[in-house]
Amino acid sequence: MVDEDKNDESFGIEVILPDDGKKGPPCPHGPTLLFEKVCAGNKAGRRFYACSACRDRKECNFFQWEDDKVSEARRLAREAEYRSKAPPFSQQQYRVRFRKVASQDDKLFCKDCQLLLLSDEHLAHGAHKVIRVNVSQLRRPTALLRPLESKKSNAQYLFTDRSSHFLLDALAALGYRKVLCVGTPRLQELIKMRNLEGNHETMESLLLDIDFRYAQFYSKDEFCLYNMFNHHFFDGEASNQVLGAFLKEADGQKVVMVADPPFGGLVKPLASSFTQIAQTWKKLQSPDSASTDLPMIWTFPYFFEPRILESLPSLVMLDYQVDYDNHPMYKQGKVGRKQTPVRLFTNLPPKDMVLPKEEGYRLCSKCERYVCSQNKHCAKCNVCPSKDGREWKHCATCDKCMKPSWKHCQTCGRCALPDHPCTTETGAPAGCFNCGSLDHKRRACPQKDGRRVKMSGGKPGKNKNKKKNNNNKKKNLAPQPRFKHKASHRSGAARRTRKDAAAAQMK
Ligand SMILES: C[S@@+](CC[C@H](N)C(=O)[O-])C[C@H]1O[C@@H](n2cnc3c(N)ncnc32)[C@H](O)[C@@H]1O
Ligand SMILES: [Zn+2]
Ligand SMILES: [Zn+2]
Ligand SMILES: [Zn+2]
Ligand SMILES: [Zn+2]
Ligand SMILES: [Zn+2]
Ligand SMILES: [Zn+2]
Repeated sequence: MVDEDKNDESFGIEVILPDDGKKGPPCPHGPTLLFEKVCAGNKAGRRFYACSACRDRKECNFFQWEDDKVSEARRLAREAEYRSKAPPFSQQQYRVRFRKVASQDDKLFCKDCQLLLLSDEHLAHGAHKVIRVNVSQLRRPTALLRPLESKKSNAQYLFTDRSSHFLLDALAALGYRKVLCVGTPRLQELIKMRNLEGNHETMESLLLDIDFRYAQFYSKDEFCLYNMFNHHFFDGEASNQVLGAFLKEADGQKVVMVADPPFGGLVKPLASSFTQIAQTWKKLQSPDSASTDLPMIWTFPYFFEPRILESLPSLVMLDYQVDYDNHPMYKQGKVGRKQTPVRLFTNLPPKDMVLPKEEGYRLCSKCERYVCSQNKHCAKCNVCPSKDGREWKHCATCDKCMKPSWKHCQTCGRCALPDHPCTTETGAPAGCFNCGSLDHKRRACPQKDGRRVKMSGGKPGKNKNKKKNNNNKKKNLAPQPRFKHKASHRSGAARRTRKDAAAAQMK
């Protein structure tokens, strides 16, 4: 997969989802996606296929130009390679193993292999870290399994109790009794635990996730190995049937989907997969409910709002701040860059999603939705404008509410961060190309040695991505665009790293 946030107005890589639904050649993660390098002036570049799920070549290095002819021998060799990468056991085998382990006195789990062990397998894992587990640990696989934190594929960040209990309470209060958990293993786990406790209304759940380790803990009706970037079920038709049976609302049991994809993921393919799930749901409903859509909640960072709404316009972003146990930054209640940027996007009526009063959320009667404490209604814009949880200010010149850190710039004629590089109407740098000063042009720059100097965030003289790009060229791999933050590109200022750019979005 290719980074979406590397897209740039003048140079970037875009994913193409063919109207006819034509699938790309397979990699170990199912059909690959078609990408296109976009050049200045929207000139189409050469298209290529790459993995839908992994953005790190070390995890999946599939690459094929769209017009490449692949020989039969090469195709067969690829298939053999993929088979060797498949999970070590089938779902059925995992289930049999689980039952055996659960009935053993010594319930063992190999941390190195991330596998529950049968009693006669202990010796074979003698050199590994093997631990004893109890029945309640078997019910909490998200606590037992090591989270796969690779940012470039799994990004397995687990909900805090606060977030998972809030989600489940809110959905139960709205009458949902079946939760389709797409990439939300902790939610599935909580549903099962609550069912056992018996204090809550029983709920059903089905987990769709690419992490095959979960197959050890759940039956085939509770877990399907699934790739949410290409709507691919690794078990094919069998999983399709499981999904169909789950989505059918027998006895009036209402279904809701909750998805928490890896944050680096591409929005368009995700939206396409969720739409396909919604279409399957729709086909299974009675004709009188045919006008409604599958209720869904998609958790994702707030700065993806425009892209998500472009793909799924029926969704609305809620102010609720989703936080994670194992993410150092994404903690609720902090401010600025330390605050969690993850929000809920949903087609449920926002006024029905009651956000916790004790955390400061309140109902804005004008917007008819719950907002966070700092999100004050602006009479001029007639909305509660804040996206990031801070109090935004109305700019009379722009006639719009802006982030508190932004100031109106007379040169640019718009609001921006105070240390932004100014541009003219055409987007060209307004000041010095070298240091960004508005007092002189590059020719007269006092920085005589011609080296660019740091303007905001970027490290002068360093460009890690440029180096990476050269490497790619050398190996004739997929074109990787040099990452340029839009503002720094236009200004010609020192280029920023990806981390700087993400941080800038949150300023
Ligand atoms: C950000 S975590 C969400 C976990 C969730 N917050 C929870 O606590 O249950 C992303 C989840 O999506 C799964 N995942 C990552 N890539 C996936 C893919 N291509 N298809 C399906 N699931 C994927 C990961 O295994 C992980 O469970
Ligand atoms: Zn792949
Ligand atoms: Zn082992
Ligand atoms: Zn309001
Ligand atoms: Zn306003
Ligand atoms: Zn302004
Ligand atoms: Zn300016």
